[in-house]
Amino acid sequence: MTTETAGKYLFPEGFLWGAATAAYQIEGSSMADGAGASIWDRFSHTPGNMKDGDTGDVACDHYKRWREDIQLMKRLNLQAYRFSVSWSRVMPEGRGAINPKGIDFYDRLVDGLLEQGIEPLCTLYHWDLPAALDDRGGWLNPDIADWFADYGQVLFEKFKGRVKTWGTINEPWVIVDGGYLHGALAPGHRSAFEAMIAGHNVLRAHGAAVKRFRQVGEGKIGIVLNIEPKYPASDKPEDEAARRRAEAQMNRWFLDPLMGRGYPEELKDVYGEAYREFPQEDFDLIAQPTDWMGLNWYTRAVPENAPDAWPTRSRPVKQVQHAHTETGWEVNPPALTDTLVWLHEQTGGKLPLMVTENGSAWYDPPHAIDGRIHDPMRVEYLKNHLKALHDAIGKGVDVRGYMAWSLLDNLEWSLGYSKRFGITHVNFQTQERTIKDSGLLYAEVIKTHGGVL
Ligand SMILES: OC[C@H]1NNC[C@@H](O)[C@@H]1O
Repeated sequence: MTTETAGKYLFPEGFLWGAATAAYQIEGSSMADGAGASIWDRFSHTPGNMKDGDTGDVACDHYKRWREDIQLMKRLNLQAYRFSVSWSRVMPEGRGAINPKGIDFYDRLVDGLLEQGIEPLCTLYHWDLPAALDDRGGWLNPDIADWFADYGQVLFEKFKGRVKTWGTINEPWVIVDGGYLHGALAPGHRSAFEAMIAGHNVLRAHGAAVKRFRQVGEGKIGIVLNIEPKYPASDKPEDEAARRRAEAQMNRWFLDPLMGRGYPEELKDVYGEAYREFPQEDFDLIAQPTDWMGLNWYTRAVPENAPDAWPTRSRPVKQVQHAHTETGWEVNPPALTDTLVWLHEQTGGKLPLMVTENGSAWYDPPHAIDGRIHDPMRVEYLKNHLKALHDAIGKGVDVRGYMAWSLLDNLEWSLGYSKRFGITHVNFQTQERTIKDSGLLYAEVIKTHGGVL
């Protein structure tokens, strides 16, 4: 904070401050106590898929250290904690039998959070599909909508009155683009034909879970989308056309059907013969009204026309004038403001939003030095993106909260443990946690409602 900005970035009363994680990225013990395998157990144990051969077998050992991690959340002044449930820990086959020790883990976690005055925000699905369901076609099998709603019902009933804010699915685009189009993520398929089908079933499953929640649940339910705003590389018509294709394939593929608009026109151009039409009843199910929408936001892209680039025929142009994180993402806080204003407009200005993930990967040492982890780049990223978020609120966007990605350094999927997003450092040799300077700042931001910015 500088004197001229003192108090300029105060956030609205009731704004919810938290941090986010996901089951497979932090829990470890993924097959313990009767849990079933997920597609990430299979994918991470398949040679060649994971950087350095890393797996989620241990991760941050959160399955055993969850009490210690709740104490960590208290030290960070967190008001909320966004976590995901491992479907196959709760239902080893994905359908039918419930694993009592699996659901007990989440029961204890939720009660532990509530005892500490930390609000649990629960994501039903953050990419770790039960392997047994993948054997039945997984997201390619239309039956998955009912399997997912049945799974959701188990949790809605178990945590009724304790979990009040639910997310159905984390980042449909990454599930499909990574898992079915490019094959970089589990289950590692590469087919535009499959991508269209899987994407549609992910949306149908979301709708089925919302419908089931209205029957048996209590609280608020929504979906979590990753949106990466696209800015044309030039004012040439072919670059604007490329921008529109990239925006349709990433940002509108799932948003438009959720808003009752069906798939964006450009998707036919992007997927060609792989594009599919689907019955109206599916779109009615998908566009079930929800109570809130999560935005996961990291960066923007500046696409140019690229006829050889599959499938959008667009390629991002590196913006060398700006800093880039360890994942190669441009740092551009004003683009977060733009995205929130855009999303507010795209959702008709009636749907409360929450930034459910925002953060940055930078090099951190493998262990603390003098008990500290100095991470000035992450401190700057956090400060400037919270200011950008505040600017969006000032423009009338209804944003109810911010969940820092991530509470802990964790398994960054096929990049393994090489990319550290945590506001808390994890020494993966000893499992020692050390709050980084960015975490210390965040604790102050929460304590002062942004006044320290
Ligand atoms: O890449 C950083 C994060 N992005 N959203 C989904 C999370 O699981 C990732 O770790």
